[in-house]
Amino acid sequence: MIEAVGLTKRYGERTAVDQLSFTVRPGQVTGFLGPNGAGKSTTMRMILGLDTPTGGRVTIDGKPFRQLDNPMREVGALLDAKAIHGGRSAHHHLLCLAQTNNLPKRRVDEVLDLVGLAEVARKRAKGFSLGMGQRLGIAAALLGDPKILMFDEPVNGLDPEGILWIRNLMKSLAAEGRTVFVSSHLMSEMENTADHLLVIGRGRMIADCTVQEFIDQNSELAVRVRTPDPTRMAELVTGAGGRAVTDGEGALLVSELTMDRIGDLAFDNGVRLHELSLLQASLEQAFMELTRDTVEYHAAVPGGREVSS
Ligand SMILES: Nc1ncnc2c1ncn2[C@@H]1O[C@H](COP(=O)(O)OP(=O)(O)OP(=O)(O)O)[C@@H](O)[C@H]1O
Repeated sequence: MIEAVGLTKRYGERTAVDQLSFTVRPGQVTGFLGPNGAGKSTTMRMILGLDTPTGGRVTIDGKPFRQLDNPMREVGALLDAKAIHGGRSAHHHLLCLAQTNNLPKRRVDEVLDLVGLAEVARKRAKGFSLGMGQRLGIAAALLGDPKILMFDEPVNGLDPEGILWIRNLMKSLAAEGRTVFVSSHLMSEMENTADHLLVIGRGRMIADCTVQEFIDQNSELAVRVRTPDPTRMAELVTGAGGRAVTDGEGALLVSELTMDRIGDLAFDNGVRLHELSLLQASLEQAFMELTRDTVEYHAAVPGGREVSS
């Protein structure tokens, strides 16, 4: 179990992590979500004792990381998959780690098998693809057979097969009763993997809930309306207290009014309708909406334009 209380990190004027309090529990995958620069890596580095908090504390099974007797047997982490000596083979790299951490040599072959690198184990890591490097980083995290595993953006740059493999691995590690904490800036990656979500923005906690609760609370329903007179329809919607945006294909997406109310408005005002259908916003949209005000760098997006009436 990982527990943070009032965890804070400031770099000069900048507060990277702001009073975070949370618990990461065993037996489930906890997704740590936030836009770029939200403070995920900084939080993970503090959990692992690589950065010192400015305020608050974080413990692993009740102890700060630096006080753990056998860190690699208790916590395994993948922070930066490229942090490997390129001249070494995968086998040699893991063997060095095992020897310096007092772990049995047989674990090296076990984890190489587990991550599917047994056949290339004697080749230099320098020639490894991104996916192979990622697998080697995961092998290192698993070497001490730890109860707690942390992965920082583990699927970045991986192909669909690699992504599926990591997803299934995380789920099976959690099913064995381990604590699995994984960061991502994409909701779509967490949607099918995580049981619990911690969502942060600008270093602050925005949501701490199950995936189902997140869906129930944030996936707003919208109604798609196609009409030959979208400007008039948008005026009627706005006048009735609703919100209308165009979807880039000429249709209106209306929120905050029921489908029945929109149909009645059109009928009462003689606006011809070609489509009236209910849409469920995706979880990715809900996440973007929730963190919108905390994103550091915005890019202009075509479409999704607000209709002024
Ligand atoms: N060593 C540092 N010195 C100064 N500022 C830092 C340092 N490390 C991180 N920051 C700042 O702290 C904030 C949080 O960064 P962090 O890397 O933890 O975010 P993140 O959520 O992991 O983002 P990403 O998804 O882009 O990796 C950012 O604004 C970043 O610029």
